[in-house]
Amino acid sequence: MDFVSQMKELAKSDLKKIVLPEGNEERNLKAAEILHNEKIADVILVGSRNEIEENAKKFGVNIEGITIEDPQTSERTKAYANELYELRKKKGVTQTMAENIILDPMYYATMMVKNDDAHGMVSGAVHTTGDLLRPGLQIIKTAPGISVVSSFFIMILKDKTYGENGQMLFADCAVNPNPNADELAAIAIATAESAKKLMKFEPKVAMLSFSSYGSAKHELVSKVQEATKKAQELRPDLSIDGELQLDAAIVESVGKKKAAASPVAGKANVLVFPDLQAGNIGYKLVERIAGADAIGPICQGFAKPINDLSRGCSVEDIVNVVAITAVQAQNQ
Ligand SMILES: CC(C)(COP(=O)(O)OP(=O)(O)OC[C@H]1O[C@@H](n2cnc3c(N)ncnc32)[C@H](O)[C@@H]1OP(=O)(O)O)[C@@H](O)C(=O)NCCC(=O)NCCS
Ligand SMILES: CC(=O)OP(=O)(O)O
Repeated sequence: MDFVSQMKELAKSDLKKIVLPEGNEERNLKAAEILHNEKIADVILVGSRNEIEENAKKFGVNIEGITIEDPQTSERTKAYANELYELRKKKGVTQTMAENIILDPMYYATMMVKNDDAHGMVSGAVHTTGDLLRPGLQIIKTAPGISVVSSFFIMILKDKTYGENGQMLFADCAVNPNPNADELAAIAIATAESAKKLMKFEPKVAMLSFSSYGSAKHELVSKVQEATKKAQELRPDLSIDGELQLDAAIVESVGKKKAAASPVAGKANVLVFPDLQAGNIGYKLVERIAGADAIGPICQGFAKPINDLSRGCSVEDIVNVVAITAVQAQNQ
């Protein structure tokens, strides 16, 4: 069974409530119908009830049996606003501001997850990644012991000789614009853990650069070398190595030439990019030109599962990310 089918089957085995704050949008409505019919998740659509019902009709979607939460009329809105005010008053948010902010479906849905009124949230077909991350960082916050929230894409490649039978994790492609060495080390460790927990494979993590084992000298290379050293010191039990160029990381013959002593070179199944420019461009290149499926961005480091999508996503992408979010909620 392929990875996505496994996630769907797992999700079905213990149904979780997943909230979609872009509930009035066509792809979200179509995904909600599939998720409900196939019993992958107990979906909650957040938004104006009128708009959701009108759009469901317009797009020929049957939303019978699917819960709608309208922040304008919900009984929970007042309590959520009070809670938001308490959480953010130190940052200058007033009671009146909190009462307005909570009407935004992104904030309302995040508050549902915070209060266990939903087990997880997925958005990003309409909103930018920053629009998801800000309420997440402000309300859900990081899991105990975690300082950096980051993300990874599950890349399902056409060529099964790469990575773990064609599966790879790419990080961070969505959250941290310019991580320092400590943050990059944290991203590498978090992604290795995600590979074990979600993907069930033993991670071989390549810290990517334009240099392999000191072949180039530049401050950008030094950052990756420092991050590699820190990650190795913090987690000697994990297979993390660098700095490596992409070809040295994933092509065995090139890895042998450029970094013969590396336990990861030529065999990497987790790629850690040096910054967000490289990571975001990198995953879209592999998705669009190499025809890989790119599932995510899946967030890691939040106290509860909230995940993103690309605005270019399909209905199927939403279904897949909801299934993964439900599985993350089961593992909480
Ligand atoms: C993630 C992002 C939204 C955070 O922006 P920001 O301006 O720091 O946001 P805020 O100031 O509201 O941060 C909220 C809180 O989270 C903290 N925070 C920010 N980034 C964090 C991270 N990666 N991990 C943990 N905490 C973080 C902030 O320190 C702040 O804490 P505080 O409220 O206790 O002071 C920003 O880094 C961003 O836009 N990233 C790029 C997203 C993107 O465009 N991706 C490309 C397309 S996928
Ligand atoms: C992950 C990502 O790049 O999202 P978007 O395409 O919406 O900017």
